[in-house]
Amino acid sequence: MIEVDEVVKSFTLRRRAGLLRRSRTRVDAVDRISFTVAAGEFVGYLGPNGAGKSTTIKMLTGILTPSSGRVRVAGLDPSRQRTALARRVGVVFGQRTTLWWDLPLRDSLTLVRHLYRVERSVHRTRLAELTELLDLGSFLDTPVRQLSLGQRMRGDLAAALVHDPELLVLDEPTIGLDVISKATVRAFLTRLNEEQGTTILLTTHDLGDVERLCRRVMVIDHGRLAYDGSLPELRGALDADRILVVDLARPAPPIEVEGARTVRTDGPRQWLAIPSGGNAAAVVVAVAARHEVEDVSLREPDIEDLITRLYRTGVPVEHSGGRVASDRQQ
Ligand SMILES: Nc1ncnc2c1ncn2[C@@H]1O[C@H](COP(=O)(O)OP(=O)(O)OP(=O)(O)O)[C@@H](O)[C@H]1O
Repeated sequence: MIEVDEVVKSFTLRRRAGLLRRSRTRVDAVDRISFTVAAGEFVGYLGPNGAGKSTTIKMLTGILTPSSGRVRVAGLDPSRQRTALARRVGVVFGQRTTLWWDLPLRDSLTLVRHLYRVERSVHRTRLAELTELLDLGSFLDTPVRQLSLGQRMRGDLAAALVHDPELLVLDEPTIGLDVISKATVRAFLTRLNEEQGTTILLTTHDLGDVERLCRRVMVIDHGRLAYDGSLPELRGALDADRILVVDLARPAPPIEVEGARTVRTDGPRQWLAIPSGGNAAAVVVAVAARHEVEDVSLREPDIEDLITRLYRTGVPVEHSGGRVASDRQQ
C-alpha cells in the first residue's frame, strides 16, 4: 500500500547573516527513509517535534515532492497523481478541519461526496454506516462552528471516509480530545481497520493511541528511521523491566525471589522489577509462597519513557524482527 524508498526531503533556510549577507542552510527534514506498509496494517509513526513526521505525511499525500528517492501509495506517485490518489486515500489533520465552518455537518459531507464523485445511493449507504459507527446522529444538522472538538473530529473522520478509501492517514487525530471522545475515536479506528480492512498510518504524540491501536510502530528522529517493529519488541530491545507491585498483609524486609529484584519498599507495598522476557506469573507464585499477599498488579514499562530512551541512546541493532537503524550507534 505504501512504498518509501531512500526518500530525502530537504528545505533551504535563508537567514540574514549581516547587514546585506544572507546565509543558506540546508535542513534534511527526511533523510533517506525506506519502509513499506502492507494493505491492512495499522502503523504508528512516532517521533519528537521536528523529527520529520509531517514532512513524510505530506510526501505520502502529494502535498510535497521528495528531493530524491521514490514514494508510491496505492501504486501511484503521490505528487504527480494527486487527484487519482485523493480518491483512494483519506487524510485527517487533527489540528485543522476540512469541514465547511458555516455549514451543517450533513452539508459538508454532501459536498465531499461531489468532490470525490461518489454516487448518491452509495453515499447514502456509506453516510448511514458512518453516522452509526461514529455516532453522528445528534449533530449532523449542527453547523460545524458549533461542534465540540470531539464531535468535529468525528465529523472530519466521516468526511475523510465518505469515499471509502483504502488508506487512512491520520495526523494527531486525538489531540485535545477528552477521555471519552478519545475512546470513541479509537474504537472506531479499530473497527475500521479490523472489519473493513482499511490500512491506517497514524502520527501521534499520544502514546495511549499507540498502545491501544498500533501493531507496528515506526520511530523517526532527526529525519532518520530509528525503529521499525512492534511495541513489545521495542520494550524488549530496550530491556525495559516490568514492575510487579505487591501489597503484603504487613510490612516486611525486601522480598527476595528468583526472577525479580526488589527496587522499592513503602510499608507493606513493594516494587519488584522483572527483566524483559521474565515470567511474571512465576514471580507472583514465588512471592505468594513466602508471604501473605493481599494484592498484586503488573505495570508495563511506560512507552513514553521507552521512546525517550530510544531518542537519547539508540538501542541495540536488530532485535527479534524489530528493526532499529544501525547508524544510531555510530
Ligand atoms: N517548509 C519548510 N521549510 C523549512 N523547514 C521546514 C519546512 N517544513 C518543515 N521544516 C523543518 O523540517 C524538520 C521536520 O519538520 P516536520 O514538520 O516534518 O516535523 P514533525 O515530526 O512533523 O514535528 P511535529 O511533531 O512538531 O509536528 C523541522 O526541522 C522543520 O523545521
